Amino acid sequence: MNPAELPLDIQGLSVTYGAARPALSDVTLRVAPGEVLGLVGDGGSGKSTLIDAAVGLLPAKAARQGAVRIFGQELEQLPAAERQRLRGTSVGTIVAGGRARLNPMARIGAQIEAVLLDHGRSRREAGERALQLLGDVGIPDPKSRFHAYPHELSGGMAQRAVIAIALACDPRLIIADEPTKGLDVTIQADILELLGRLIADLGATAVIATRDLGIVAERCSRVIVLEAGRMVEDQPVRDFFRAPLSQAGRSLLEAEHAIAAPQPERA
Ligand SMILES: Nc1ncnc2c1ncn2[C@@H]1O[C@H](COP(=O)(O)OP(=O)(O)OP(=O)(O)O)[C@@H](O)[C@H]1O
Repeated sequence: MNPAELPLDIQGLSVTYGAARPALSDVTLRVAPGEVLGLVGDGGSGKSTLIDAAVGLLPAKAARQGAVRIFGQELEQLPAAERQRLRGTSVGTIVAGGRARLNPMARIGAQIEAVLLDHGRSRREAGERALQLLGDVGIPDPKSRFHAYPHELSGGMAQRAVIAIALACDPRLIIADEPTKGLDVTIQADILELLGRLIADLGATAVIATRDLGIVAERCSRVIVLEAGRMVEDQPVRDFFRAPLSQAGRSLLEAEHAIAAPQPERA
């Protein structure tokens, strides 16, 4: 495949933050167009490090080896302006945190407009598209919410606004790091439903890092398991749920079943 058509291509990626144990060790993985990849693993297994490396957002103290290309380009090696352009159009990143990720001093509509203006839309186009996006991500009464500040939105609504910002320029690759972490359980399901629908509508490729196997079962076509910075499993999602190949994969599934299983009644 032409490298420019490959959404994500990671070759021999290792990352250390200075500690003895690397946060990621020699990870190689390719994500093909249209795949929705679930990236799972315990806390500290390296999911966020892999995502930060993919989008060129590792902290300065991180030492990195290997290559990471998004549609054939290594974001870290690009001039800042070009990297910023690709971050909206080629790749959209959704992180946890809702309100904390928004600028508390700016109205929601203006924050979405700003991304669109940065990517060359006229003021009028940006305004119209921002309003449409608020509706697309399920924010009720978008015309009045356009003028709201983040503190005037609920946690779930703020996370919808974060998604609107990430998807404003129709990215071909969507990377989400724990997109529902910290939200109320009932709202989590709504946000996942929304994300799944938007990925399908855009026909985008996606990478979703999560500890929630429910997301993986419902939304992903392929799953990768990380354990202590190593990739220990790479399977189509159906095979993973039928027969995980790694001990880490089995433990994640067992933990999920333990939560889902009914508790025995006390005598
Ligand atoms: N900025 C940082 N500075 C130092 N060490 C870090 C930093 N970020 C992550 N690490 C370390 O790198 C390793 C991988 O962490 P990472 O956050 O990538 O895992 P994760 O799977 O995303 O975990 P979680 O599910 O808890 O977010 C861990 O040992 C972590 O302590």
